[in-house]
Amino acid sequence: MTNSAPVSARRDLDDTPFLVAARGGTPEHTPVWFMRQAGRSLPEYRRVREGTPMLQACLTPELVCEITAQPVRRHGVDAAILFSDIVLPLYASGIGLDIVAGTGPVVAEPVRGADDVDRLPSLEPEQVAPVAEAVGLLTGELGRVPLIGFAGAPFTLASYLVEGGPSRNHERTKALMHSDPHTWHTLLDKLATTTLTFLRVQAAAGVDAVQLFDSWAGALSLRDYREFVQPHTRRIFEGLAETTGGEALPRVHFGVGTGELLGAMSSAGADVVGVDWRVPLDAAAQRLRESGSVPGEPVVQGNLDPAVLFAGREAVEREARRILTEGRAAGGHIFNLGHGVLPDTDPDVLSRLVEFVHSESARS
Ligand SMILES: Cc1c2[nH]c(c1CCC(=O)O)Cc1[nH]c(c(CCC(=O)O)c1C)Cc1[nH]c(c(CCC(=O)O)c1C)Cc1[nH]c(c(C)c1CCC(=O)O)C2
Repeated sequence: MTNSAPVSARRDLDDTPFLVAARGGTPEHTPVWFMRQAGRSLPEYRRVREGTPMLQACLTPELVCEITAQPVRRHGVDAAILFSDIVLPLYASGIGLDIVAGTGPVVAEPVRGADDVDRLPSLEPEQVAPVAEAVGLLTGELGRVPLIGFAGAPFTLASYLVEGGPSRNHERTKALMHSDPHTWHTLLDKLATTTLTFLRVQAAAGVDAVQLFDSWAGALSLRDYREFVQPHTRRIFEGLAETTGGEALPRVHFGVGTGELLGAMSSAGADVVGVDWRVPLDAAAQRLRESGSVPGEPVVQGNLDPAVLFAGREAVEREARRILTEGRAAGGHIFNLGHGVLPDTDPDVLSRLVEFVHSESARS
């Protein structure tokens, strides 16, 4: 497969609620899916994953297909998200890392200086061929449910590589950024190339939309985000638009605690901006309008606090109704959580929430 392989997105899904909303249209109901919907909150996930390490599972097409489809079958969500991980392309390219249960990604030899950056391998499309194969299986398995591909954005990937694992303060990452901007930009340029290669493979294999996770970008000031991160993220979004040509795949951009960065993340090239629970969607839409980053009305995704799912039916429905109301202030709304499903979440609460969002938002 080459980077310029033709895109096989399924055009017959253009009228599905998720794709209509992502393109700024008016869907028959507000579409809903959940970040981390495929994973530990589902007993059927734990059963099929038993005995298979996370990253190995991500490179086993039949397993990826099954795990990706599980939440669609169980909850009736309006989109599937590929079962994978943001560090998968780094692992596939040959970087020594593992995902440790209860901790997250752990890197064997953290990247701390110019020599380490020079040694970083690049990703060849063949190295993630099993992911392309999984996408191919899924386009058959999912029927009329769109498949969202994804990747991690350069800042969040850099944080794992530089810190060596999850970090609260990202101090080594920020130290590199401010003390050695040249090395920093070289690192982010390499990571952007890897991310773009990974997303192009997914696009060519048939995903219907992509989400770029810059989960930890909210740790940055707007000034630092613009200078040290945004140009690299923009290159990914622009590169993807070139690959897919004509009507590009909808591109979603998400981070946690990014209330101050929403306009900048949008103007990096996203069609849909993910919002965590800290900023109401009407305020988020207003910030996006004021930033001048979108030509038309902004489309937002979010933003129920995942912890509210533990608060009982009444609270979940009250909060969901508020979010649907606030979402109407935007040009489009895709219902989601403000971050991923927490592992102890009762799956039945998610299924009921999907039903509730659909019935509350149905247009007659
Ligand atoms: C930061 C980040 C990571 N991975 C991801 C992000 C960005 C999204 C976010 O902000 O949450 C993205 C991701 N990771 C996973 C998905 C699958 C699709 C989905 O359902 O959303 C997605 C979209 C599966 C996974 N990725 C991981 C699991 C759990 C592994 C397991 O089940 O053994 C799953 C289902 C592992 C992982 N991978 C990572 C973490 C922090 C963890 C959790 C570690 C732990 O607490 O055990 C890195």
